[in-house]
Formats: sequence, C-alpha cells, structure tokens
Amino acid sequence: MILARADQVSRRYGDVLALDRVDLTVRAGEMVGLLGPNGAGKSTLMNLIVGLRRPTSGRVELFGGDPRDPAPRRQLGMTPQETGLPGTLRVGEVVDFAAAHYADPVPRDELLDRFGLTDQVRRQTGGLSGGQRRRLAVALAFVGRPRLVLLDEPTSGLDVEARRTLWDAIRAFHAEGGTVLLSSHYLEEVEALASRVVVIGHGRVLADDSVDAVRSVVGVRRVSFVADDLPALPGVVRSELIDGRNHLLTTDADQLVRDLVTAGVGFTDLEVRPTSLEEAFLAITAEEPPSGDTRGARPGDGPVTVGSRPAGDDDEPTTAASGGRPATA
Ligand SMILES: Nc1ncnc2c1ncn2[C@@H]1O[C@H](COP(=O)(O)OP(=O)(O)OP(=O)(O)O)[C@@H](O)[C@H]1O
Repeated sequence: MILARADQVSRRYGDVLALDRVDLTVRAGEMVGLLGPNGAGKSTLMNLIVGLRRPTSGRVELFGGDPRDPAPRRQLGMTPQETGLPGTLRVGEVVDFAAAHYADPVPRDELLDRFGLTDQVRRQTGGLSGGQRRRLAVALAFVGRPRLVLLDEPTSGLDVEARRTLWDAIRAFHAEGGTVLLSSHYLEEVEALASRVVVIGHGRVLADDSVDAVRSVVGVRRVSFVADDLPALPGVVRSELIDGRNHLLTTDADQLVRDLVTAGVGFTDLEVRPTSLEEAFLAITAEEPPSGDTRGARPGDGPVTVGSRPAGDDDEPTTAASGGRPATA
C-alpha cells in the first residue's frame, strides 16, 4: 500500500531548480532515509509531500489523495527542519495543544516518556536546551498516532545521548507498524534507522536502494598522486588526470596503494581521502567529471540501482479519512 508518492515532480524557486523530475514512493511499514548534502532538495521534497508547497510540475499523492486536502493530513505527522515553539508555554501545555487536534492522541505522559522529556513537563519551552526543544518538536509529530511521519533532519544539533533517545522513539513507532520518511546529511543516521535509502543531489534522485547497496557505493575513496606512467590497475572505479595529478576512485584504497607499490609506480605526493556522497555518486553515474552545474549533463534520467531491492507489488492508493491537519511545531 502506497502512502506517499511523487511522480516526476519538479519544483522551481525562481532560477533555482530545487527538484528535477523526482520519483519517490513510500509504502506502508517502510522506514525510508532521504540522504543528501545541503541544498540537495530534501526539504523541498518533504514539503511537497505534506502539501506545504505545490510542485511546479508533476504530481504528489498523500494517502492516495491531494496532500493539500485536510482529510489525508489527519493521518500525517511532520517535524520540519526549523520549528518555533511558543516560549512562554510549558512543555505539557504544548503537547496538550497539539493533542487537542486529534480524536485519540497519545497520552501526554507516555509521549514525554518516549522522548525523554518527562522531567521537563512543567518547563516553559523558552527555557529548554536546544536538544530538548528539538526532541519536543519531533515528539509532536507523533502525538496524533499518525500512519506516516516525515522528519526533516530530526537529530540535527543533538548530542549523542539525545540522538539515541530520539532514534529509539522513532524505531519504536516503526516497530509498531508506523511508516517514516526522514532526511539526513549523514549516512550513519540513515544506517541506524532505515533499511532503504534514497540519495538525492542537485534536485535529482541519484539512487534508491538498500542501505547496504548504497553504503558500498559511498565507501569510495579518492587516491591522488603525481606519477608519470600509470599501468592498468584493478579495482579503479574511475580515473582522471587533473592539473598533472592522477585521481583514482576505488572502493579499496589500501589495496590500490599496495598495487601501485608492487607495480613500481614512482608516485609522489600521495593523498587518500573519502569522497563526498555526492562526489561518489556523480563519479559513478556521470560520464563527465562533476564540474559546475551537472544537471542535465548526466547520462540517463533515472536513479541508479546499485543493488537489488524487492519490488513492491501493491500500487493501490489508500482512501483518506476526513478532517484534520498534521502536527507541526
Ligand atoms: N523558499 C525558497 N526560495 C528560494 N530558493 C529556495 C527556497 N527553498 C529552497 N530553495 C533552494 O532550493 C534548493 C533545495 O533546497 P532544500 O532546502 O530543499 O535542500 P535540502 O536538501 O533540504 O538542504 P539542507 O540539507 O541544507 O536543508 C536550494 O538551492 C535552496 O537554496
């Protein structure tokens, strides 16, 4: 059962093409990570799915209907990237206010306990730490027992312990059958939570696959050095010569360096560094090296399948219930 779908969705802000013909499907029971660097288009995509913005072209469906209709939104919870909480209201009052929009909200104490905020129930939100405020904002997305939750960088700015508390709460929701779409800059976060990851860069879906498959691709390293003569080397995903330096992309940098030595290559100024997510994907998917605006320069229009994922078999949209709005803080 498909809960949210974007079909060839583009979104333009003036001259900026924030999303370029994006396809995305989120099925019931999935926990999907949306991974990408700053400005990739993650927030824009989430805002389109929840009906906060309209696509410039293409179609978005939420629970089989228009995301701007109130009906489907009752079953939705969202925490946007930036949230504002009324500073003079107490934590308990904010939860009660959000809960009042729903017929069967999660009891206040249970919600606060899940998100490690029990001790803060009487604190004014203006007096909370940044991490506590963020946890409260995320907790509010769950108060209405939604079927689908969208979390835009839920753990940004959190310390390790707060992040773990939040991950546990998200996992518990998912374990009970909830569906989650969350965005992150960090593969580590997506790995910790999701089994499927959609990598987005420059407004395009670069990959949509299992976390394992994507990890094997983003594990690419860049080995660069100066050398006159280079034999053919195994395990090199891509090679380029830029300003007299050889740049070799490989999934096993240690082995490549050993091979260089064994082959007697007289290299100097050796450097090994990780490639960024975006770099790794562009390197593997593009014929031309990434330079400037690569949109439209890449061959092929679809996302890369880097491994195998069981195909979904149910394309029937669900029927939305009536009334309501998402819990946004
Ligand atoms: N309201 C807006 N007006 C103009 N440009 C916008 C607007 N919102 C987003 N953009 C631009 O659209 C592109 C995608 O932005 P978006 O916020 O969706 O990316 P993101 O992947 O969520 O980034 P981040 O990880 O930094 O939050 C960026 O180039 C951004 O500057």
